[in-house]
Amino acid sequence: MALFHINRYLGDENDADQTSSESRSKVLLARLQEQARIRQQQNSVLQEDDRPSPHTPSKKKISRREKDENSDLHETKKKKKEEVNQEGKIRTDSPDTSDQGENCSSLKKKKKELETEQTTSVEPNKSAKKRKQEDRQQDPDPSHHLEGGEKLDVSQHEDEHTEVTKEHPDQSRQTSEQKTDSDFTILGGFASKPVQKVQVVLPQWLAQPDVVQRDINKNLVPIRHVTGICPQLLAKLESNGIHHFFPVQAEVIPAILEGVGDGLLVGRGGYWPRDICVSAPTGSGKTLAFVIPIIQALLKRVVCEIRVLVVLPTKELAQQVGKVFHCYTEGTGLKVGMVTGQRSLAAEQTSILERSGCGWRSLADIIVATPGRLVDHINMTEGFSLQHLRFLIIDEADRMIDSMHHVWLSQLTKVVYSGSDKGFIFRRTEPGAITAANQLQPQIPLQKLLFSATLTQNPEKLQRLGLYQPRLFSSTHCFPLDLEPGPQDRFIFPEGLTQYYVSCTLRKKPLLILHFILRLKFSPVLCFTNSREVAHRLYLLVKLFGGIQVAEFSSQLSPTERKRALKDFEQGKIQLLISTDAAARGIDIEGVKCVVNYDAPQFIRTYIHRVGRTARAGKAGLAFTFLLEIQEKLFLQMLKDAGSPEIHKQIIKAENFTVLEPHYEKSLLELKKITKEEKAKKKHI
Ligand SMILES: Nc1ncnc2c1ncn2[C@@H]1O[C@H](COP(=O)(O)OP(=O)(O)OP(=O)(O)O)[C@@H](O)[C@H]1O
Repeated sequence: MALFHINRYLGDENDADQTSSESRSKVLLARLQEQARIRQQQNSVLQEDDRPSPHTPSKKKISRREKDENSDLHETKKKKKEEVNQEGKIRTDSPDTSDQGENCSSLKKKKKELETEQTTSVEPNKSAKKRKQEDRQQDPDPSHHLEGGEKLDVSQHEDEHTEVTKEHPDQSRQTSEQKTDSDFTILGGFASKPVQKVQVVLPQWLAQPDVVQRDINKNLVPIRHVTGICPQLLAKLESNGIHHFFPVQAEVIPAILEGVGDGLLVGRGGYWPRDICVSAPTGSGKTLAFVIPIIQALLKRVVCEIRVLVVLPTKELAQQVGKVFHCYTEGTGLKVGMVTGQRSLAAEQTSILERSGCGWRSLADIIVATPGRLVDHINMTEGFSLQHLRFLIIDEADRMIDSMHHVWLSQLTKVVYSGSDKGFIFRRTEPGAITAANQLQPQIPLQKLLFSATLTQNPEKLQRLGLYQPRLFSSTHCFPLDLEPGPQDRFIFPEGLTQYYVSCTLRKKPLLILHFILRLKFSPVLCFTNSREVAHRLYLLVKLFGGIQVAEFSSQLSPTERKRALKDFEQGKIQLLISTDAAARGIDIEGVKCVVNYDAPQFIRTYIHRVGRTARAGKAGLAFTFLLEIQEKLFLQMLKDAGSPEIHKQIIKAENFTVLEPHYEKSLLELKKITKEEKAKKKHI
């Protein structure tokens, strides 16, 4: 006996009787037709149930709309007929017979379309929606309905869109966005989106520096309030007329001294000392901010070795800093060596090294150098050892990073960290992660100190210097929050500086400078040009005009000539010093009341350093920039972007020059002669 009764599908009972496939398909068709009829009935019942509501249009309105639709249909039909006739004409006229077959088929197609449209227009009272539903019943593909809708009219098209949106809400949003007021559908969906602003994210040490107050006179600190400076140095400071430290000195001196609190061998707490970066305005006293703590740190040294290296971009700057070191090391037993190329290599070698019984002996504790000559000594001077180097000071650091000279740094680092194992008791390794192994052996750390009035805040650039846990002291961050430095660096200008610009023509520029000195009695004036040629021509012209003590300063002159020019200017023997940017950075000339930018500088950093030759050490100063009309807009924008205080427009009337002009014209003619002679001389050489 069977436990289960299994029902097997044996096919439709009726089908079994029907043997021919033709009769089966007839039955299927009948069923489908029946289903379609039922659906049609259901839809018509639904439509009848629709009551007019305040949101739906009234029957009157609908019928009017239907009328409109019908009239639209007639119009489109007419147009299509015309099109077909025209096309037929064109095609028959066309000489190209290859397309004839295609033409015929397309014509037939269009005629068919017209016929179908005629059948739909036979029932003018049928609503567009109904027709669409019928279409849909015939064709199950919704995309086909959309195409049919497009052929009917725009309102119908809209209905279809709303039906589609019911199924896909996201799609509906997109399509509604793409529609304009005139119901015109824009394909593509390229809606404009607000572009997100790129935020500059600085590392914490750059974003949150130790703030250095910019106003010198309001933030003076008595020198005895800064701890850690020995009485000998304090006495020296006072004898030089320094009773107060400037804000940058009051902040930076203790920070450097902190790193040598436990001697030269280790930093605070036995750790490698942090590197220090200082960004403070021109003339704010950055030189003493490193000279004093460095001398203080070296006072207890026993053996003379090169422990401090100061690198500066130009000879003149190196001489200037060397002078300050000489002044404060006097009577301390510490020795300062100059490696600047001012003298021959051999003369420099004998000044810094001496042969002793067991090799070479250093004659300098502090070396002040220019990068080029430093590399020469690293490569060519026997016994030039930097194994004891404790401080590397980079003044005008942004210039040193930007310039080609930064190859010197890699050479220097190589010398400092290589050769440590050649019988040297303190093995030196580059700073890195603190491990038990590298803490066991004592080693002299190399601490880097960077100084500039326009220190870059670009971490990528600073990274090239291989800084170890750097600490930043900056005046730039005194900006209010809404003026925080952005992608473009912002800088602090000296408090006592007043800036002007003068609109002029190229021809009037020399007359302006003459007017400044002869009529307005500005003296001494430091005047900057953008090239050696312009500096030289202007120098010759002023000299030919007469009545003004003038000198030039550029790389065209020999070092001794440049030195003499600076000395004469400092001593007041010269009223007007015409210079290239060779004197723009760092040069500290007392008593410069006025700086003139004869040529407008191209970069904001150049401008800051040029005008920074006046208004130094908390004093007042004037800066004038001669601008051609086309330069004005860009120049003023550059200053604004850098956070400069207001720059005033100085108007100088043309009648001021009338007295000067006749003599000026004569001088110009003479200048032509002289420059010709000079050119001929050069060719001869
Ligand atoms: N504490 C002080 N008291 C009085 N004068 C000072 C003091 N410190 C520095 N000075 C003087 O201020 C002037 C400017 O100093 P310094 O040359 O060091 O400026 P700086 O910040 O290096 O400028 P720059 O960025 O242009 O190189 C110098 O003449 C210096 O002698």
